[in-house]
Amino acid sequence: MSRRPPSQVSPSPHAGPPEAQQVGNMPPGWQPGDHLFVDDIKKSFGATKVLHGITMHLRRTETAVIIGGSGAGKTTLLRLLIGLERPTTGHIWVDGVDMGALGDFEMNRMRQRFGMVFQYAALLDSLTIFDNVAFPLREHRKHMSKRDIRDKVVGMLNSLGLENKEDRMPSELSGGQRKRVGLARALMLEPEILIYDEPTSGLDPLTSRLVDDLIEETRARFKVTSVVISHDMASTFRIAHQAFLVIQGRVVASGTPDELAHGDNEQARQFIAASGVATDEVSRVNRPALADGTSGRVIEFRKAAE
Ligand SMILES: Nc1ncnc2c1ncn2[C@@H]1O[C@H](COP(=O)(O)OP(=O)(O)OP(=O)(O)O)[C@@H](O)[C@H]1O
Repeated sequence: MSRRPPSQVSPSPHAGPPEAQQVGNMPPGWQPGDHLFVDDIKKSFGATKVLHGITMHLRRTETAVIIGGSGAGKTTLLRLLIGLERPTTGHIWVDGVDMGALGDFEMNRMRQRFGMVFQYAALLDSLTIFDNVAFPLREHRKHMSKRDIRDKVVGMLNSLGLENKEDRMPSELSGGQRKRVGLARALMLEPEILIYDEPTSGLDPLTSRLVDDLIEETRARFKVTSVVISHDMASTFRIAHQAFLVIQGRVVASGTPDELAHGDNEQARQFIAASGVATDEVSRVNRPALADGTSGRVIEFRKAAE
């Protein structure tokens, strides 16, 4: 089995420009370390008020997990973050740039700074794995040669433990493998912010843990800022630097998962207790990032997911 060196997958050139951390030209309320600043967002659909003033500081190269019950407004928030919807009032600042002030052209460019990993991977069933992953490059990097596209796609698939899968169809892969294909596709345009929509939903506990590892490894290796929408409390404890509990369109608690579980916010303690997860026994993912494509972890993942 051939394995390509990981150097074929370059970390995002956008990740963490030091000048972006200056507070000088930043909006009021901006905090040093912020990558995204969600600034008092309200969202209504007609007469239905869904978000009632959400403020969040999403820090560069950290993982923020947004938790909350059904109908709390998480998906609406996600759609605002990636620019699919505009807030009714409030702002979303990316490196101090107000997304709401962008015209169509700039918004299109802004969207390329975001990668989206969809629930259930959302692969195109009629395309091979290669064509699924190459899709964003063919759409947005028209100058790239076929050979460069092939190298980049195959390099990424290999580095995620998907060697020799490029000619398969999505239906021929396991759920865990499809997740990794979805991640490979999201990483193609070298985003600086990765958004995951319920990444462990529908997976068994072992595969969920491996997806958590993958999220952490991806964060550390590509220096991305990660935002995860989740119902999975064990996963939240494993991957989150900070968690935001959203109830009925409001952030009612935020902090590290431990702070939420053991702090003085009653709603947070109850929400976590109701999940049934023994939080004291869930340890944070704390492994070094993949240093190279030969790490045993990829093999471990593949074995478990096949
Ligand atoms: N386009 C829309 N028009 C009207 N109401 C909407 C629209 N989109 C969402 N809503 C309403 O906003 C509320 C929040 O929905 P949302 O999908 O954001 O919640 P959620 O937290 O993602 O829920 P779940 O975890 O069940 O997916 C719901 O009451 C929903 O009916």
